This record gives sequence, C-alpha cells and structure tokens, in this order.
Amino acid sequence: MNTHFDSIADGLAEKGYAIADDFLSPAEVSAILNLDTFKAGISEFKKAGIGKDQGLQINEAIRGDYIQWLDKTSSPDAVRVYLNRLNELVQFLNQNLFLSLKDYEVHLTVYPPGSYYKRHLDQFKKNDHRRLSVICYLNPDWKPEEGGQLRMYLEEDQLDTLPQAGRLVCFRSDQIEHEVLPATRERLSLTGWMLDQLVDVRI
Ligand SMILES: O=C(O)CCC(=O)C(=O)O
Ligand SMILES: [Fe+2]
Repeated sequence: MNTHFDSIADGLAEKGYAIADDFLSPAEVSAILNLDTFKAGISEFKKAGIGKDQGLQINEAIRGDYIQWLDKTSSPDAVRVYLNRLNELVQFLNQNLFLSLKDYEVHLTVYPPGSYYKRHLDQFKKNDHRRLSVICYLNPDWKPEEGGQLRMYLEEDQLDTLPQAGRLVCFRSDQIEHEVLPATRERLSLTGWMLDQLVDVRI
C-alpha cells in the first residue's frame, strides 16, 4: 500500500485538502518529462477553456494554460505508472472515506511563463461529477521566487503551494476555491479529477 494514501485520506477528511510530497519519485517524474509530447512543447497542446462542451470558452484573462487529455487505454508507460497510482488512490478513498468515486480523468498541463488561472471552483455548475481535484507537479528544483504557486482559499486563510516535482495536491472540488499565480518559468503538471460517474457516461 502506498504510504501517502493514509495522510491524503486524513487531510481530505479533516481539512478538505491534502498535500503529499514524493507521490511520484524523481525517476518517475523524469520519465514523464521525457515523453515526446512534452519535448515537442505546447504545439502538441490545446488552449484550455472554461465551462464545457457547447459552453466552452477560451478566455485568456481567466486562464492561460495549455492541455492535452490523456487516453487511459493507450497511455505511454511513464504516464500509466501515475494513472495506476491514482486508480489505487480512488479505491483507497472509497474504502476509507466511504466515497463513491467511480472514475478519474487527467490532462497534461503547461502554463507558459506569465500565464495564470484566476480564482475559481472546479465544479461546473450543471451536470457536475467532479468530486476531488488532484494535481501532480512536474517541475524539478522550483524556487519560491519563480512564482507559480497554487493558492487555496481556506475558511480562515489562504495557503500557497509551490509546484514542486513529485508533489500531489488533492482537494474537494466543490469546496475549495483556488488560483494559479503567474510564474517566471514554464510550469508543468498532471491535472485531474476523481468523478462520481464513469467518464464514458458523460454527455
Ligand atoms: O495547477 C494547479 O495548481 C491548479 C490547476 C487548476 O486549478 C485547474 O486546472 O482547475
Ligand atoms: Fe482548478
């Protein structure tokens, strides 16, 4: 059993969020960074939008990241390691927090220098099946002066987290407002959600 799972479940139950360092090892991170798709740069990615399906809008003033959805059935091995671990985490949280998570979805994400994502909640208003947001960062040796913090707005205060390689942040999608601050350096991550419905079922 993954040693991080207990502390992630405790954090979610007690505070609505959890941060786990070394969720991916340095070798696992570097295998992902070596994928052709990351090496090719953002030409392989799509500009991320706001809302979904027909309501999807591109709005640079709100978010400036680029994404590439992962296909769970045909991912390269480096990514599969991460997806399998998330899948185990889903089972663990279902058993230990009595959740009924059914599936998860993940995209690769690139924030070019200077881009950001303004304060928001991850649950879309209608037809929303996102229960937990899970982000794993892929940036070795990130320094505080490089910016790019994830800022979570908690009840009493706010909490800034650096997008350090291997670090996983997980939080309640319906409760925790958050934003991504601009960075002076490209900021890479795996961004995902645990859902209470199968991905395939969604319209
Ligand atoms: O990359 C992060 O730290 C957060 C990303 C985010 O808020 C989102 O994609 O909804
Ligand atoms: Fe978000």
